[in-house]
Amino acid sequence: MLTAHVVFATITGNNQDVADIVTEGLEAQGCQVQETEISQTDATEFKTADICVVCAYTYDGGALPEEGLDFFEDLPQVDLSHQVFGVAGSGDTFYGDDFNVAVDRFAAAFKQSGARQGAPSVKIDLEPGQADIDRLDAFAAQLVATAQHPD
Ligand SMILES: Cc1cc2nc3c(=O)[nH]c(=O)nc-3n(C[C@H](O)[C@H](O)[C@H](O)COP(=O)(O)O)c2cc1C
Repeated sequence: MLTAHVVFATITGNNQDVADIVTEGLEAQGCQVQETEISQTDATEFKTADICVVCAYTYDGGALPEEGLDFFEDLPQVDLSHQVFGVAGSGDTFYGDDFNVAVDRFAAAFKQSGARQGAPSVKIDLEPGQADIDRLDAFAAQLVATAQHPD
């Protein structure tokens, strides 16, 4: 059975909702999933999962979640060359070019760790609606499909 670890960063709950939807989507695909909050998680914990997911908000002018900075800085140093990764996030299109910048920065950090991208990143505007739930379910399914196939 494939295992997955979904890590989220949230202030007002949208990214926990995103993480919950991804977790349910992965479970529906038969994965055993652990979901944790970023400040309570060490990046090395990803080594024990097959599929690693980050769901994070973006703050002030494209900033990363402050409580996730240690995790973010550690992530590239962890050898995740046997893992598949995916990143999703809720931001706000009001912020224009800074929309969901944290999603791209986490994807870049995962690439430095040697992990294989299992599905394109998903960027959501504020609370996830039904169309977003459908996108996140497809994201979860694609992560599992990638993890089931060798490089
Ligand atoms: C002060 C402030 C700055 C923000 N800056 C950005 C930003 O640069 N880019 C972005 O996409 N969203 C930005 N947002 C929007 C949040 O990322 C968005 O509301 C998100 O859904 C919050 O996620 P959460 O409910 O998980 O905390 C900002 C929100 C606030 C309050």
